[in-house]
Amino acid sequence: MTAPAQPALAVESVGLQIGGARILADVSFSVPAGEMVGVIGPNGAGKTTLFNLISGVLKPTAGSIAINGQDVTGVPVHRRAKAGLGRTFQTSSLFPGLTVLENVRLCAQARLGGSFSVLRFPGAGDAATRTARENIEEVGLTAKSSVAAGDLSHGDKRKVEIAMLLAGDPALILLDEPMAGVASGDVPALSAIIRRMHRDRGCTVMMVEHHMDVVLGLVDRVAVMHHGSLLAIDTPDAVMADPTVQSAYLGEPV
Ligand SMILES: Nc1ncnc2c1ncn2[C@@H]1O[C@H](COP(=O)(O)OP(=O)(O)OP(=O)(O)O)[C@@H](O)[C@H]1O
Repeated sequence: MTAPAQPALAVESVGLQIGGARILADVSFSVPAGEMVGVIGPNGAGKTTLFNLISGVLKPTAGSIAINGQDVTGVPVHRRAKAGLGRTFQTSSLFPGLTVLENVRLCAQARLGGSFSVLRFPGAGDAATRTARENIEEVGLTAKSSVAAGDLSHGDKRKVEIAMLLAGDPALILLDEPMAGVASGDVPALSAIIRRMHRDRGCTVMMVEHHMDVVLGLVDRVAVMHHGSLLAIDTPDAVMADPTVQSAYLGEPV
């Protein structure tokens, strides 16, 4: 008999207390490999804190977190990247003065090894440059490879961040509000990129996103956070029909 596959992510009774404040309490769920899960909840519900705990920016004061069966509780951010975790942040993490190619190439260099420098002329045969070009192609930005990242629209900056993430070839991807600040006309293209990335790479994705229509249309399951607790985790239809979820949102901005 073969052992059941380890979940890509297992969060077990996780809590975070800062001073006297209970930020997160007793959050447990697991995500099978290849699934896409949305994380929703009113402002201040604890969504970003949950991502900070999974990615290692914060250390839980209770419970444990495992990536692909490997306990990473208390393991620093860079070692989680080695375990296959990649993350985008709510705020833009680009170098604005560098071109799209240079930004993505730095991430490819970080994964592939070799000199970590933008000063070296990126030759066409260079492995990091080849990888970066492929990732830029994946997000449809080839024509803007030589544009300074700071001169791009919000939507294109988000695409570059996804290309940078892909350069690290992560198996588990955390997207923190990928549509934040993006013009509404650019949202469908960005959603399509996320859908394609998930489908083509077979990676596991967790995504915090305030655009409900986007989340519900993309994900396999939705986790609902409220006051630092996990209220529900289920298919979009089941979650939207859940009276507890409905009352959690009543009168609260989503
Ligand atoms: N370091 C901290 N010290 C004290 N309180 C904190 C800290 N970090 C977060 N909080 C509080 O914890 C709660 C959860 O914050 P968090 O940013 O995780 O919520 P969120 O669901 O991501 O909200 P939003 O949708 O507005 O981004 C908030 O009430 C926030 O003020």
